[in-house]
Amino acid sequence: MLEINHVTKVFFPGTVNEKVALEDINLKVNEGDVISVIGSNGSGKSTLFNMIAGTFPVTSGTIKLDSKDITKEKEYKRAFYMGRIFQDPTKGTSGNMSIKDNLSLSLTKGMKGLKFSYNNKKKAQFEELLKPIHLSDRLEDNVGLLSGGQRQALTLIMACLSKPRLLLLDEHTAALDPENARIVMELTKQYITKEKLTAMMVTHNMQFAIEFGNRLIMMDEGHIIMDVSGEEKKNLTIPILIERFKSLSKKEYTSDEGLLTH
Ligand SMILES: Nc1ncnc2c1ncn2[C@@H]1O[C@H](COP(=O)(O)OP(=O)(O)OP(=O)(O)O)[C@@H](O)[C@H]1O
Repeated sequence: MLEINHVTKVFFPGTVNEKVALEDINLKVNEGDVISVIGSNGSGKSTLFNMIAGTFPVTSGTIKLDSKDITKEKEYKRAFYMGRIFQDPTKGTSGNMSIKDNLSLSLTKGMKGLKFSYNNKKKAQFEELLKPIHLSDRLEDNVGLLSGGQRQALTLIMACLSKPRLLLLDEHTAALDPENARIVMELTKQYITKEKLTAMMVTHNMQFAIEFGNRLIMMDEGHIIMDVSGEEKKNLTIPILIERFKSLSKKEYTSDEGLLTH
């Protein structure tokens, strides 16, 4: 469904600050793929997401979604059919609006002018959605009152509610304490399965990367150096990942921390 062909991204080309963040990336994401994206700091993970989401233009190469060339399509247009959740829990929701209004907004995403009416049926639907995160009785509360974990869980529900063609999770549990990170991670897996979404998740948490999805890609210095799925993915362990990283990484000296740290 997503095809990335020969994508290169160079920041500040032709200057002393020139930085090749992605070099000739080729990646085919299949319908229903759920992919962990790992790699050391500065390896290009966020830049890859920024290219897919249209945050920055590619330097060269093409990106197609469902066979349509979206390489030059603006970010706000891609946002109608792509969901993205960031590390910062305040980014995906409006803090000065109620939980109810935030949820209503995500339901109308992509409806283009169609009127949304909030009624008892919608209220019951929202309460049901909020049950797993224990917020059913707080529909009228402002989102700004929620904790980081609650807010990120709400962002996740909202992103899944709009049924994106592709969901991009950009270290979405990194700012949470371990317990909330685990809760949000479990919800993420549940919603992706329930809504049959195609998703990619950047993480520095190797355990989450191993447990998440059917496929894992590893990046290093702007390249995809490993792409595993199926049985090979199922059999991954943290020591195997670190060993593969050490043998595949271009860096002369590569420590475990290179892959694991934030
Ligand atoms: N807007 C930008 N302007 C200039 N250079 C950038 C920009 N964004 C990223 N880079 C550079 O591109 C390279 C890749 O960065 P990127 O943020 O994609 O890495 P990452 O794998 O997401 O790292 P991290 O795990 O630390 O978040 C880095 O050298 C970074 O400094």
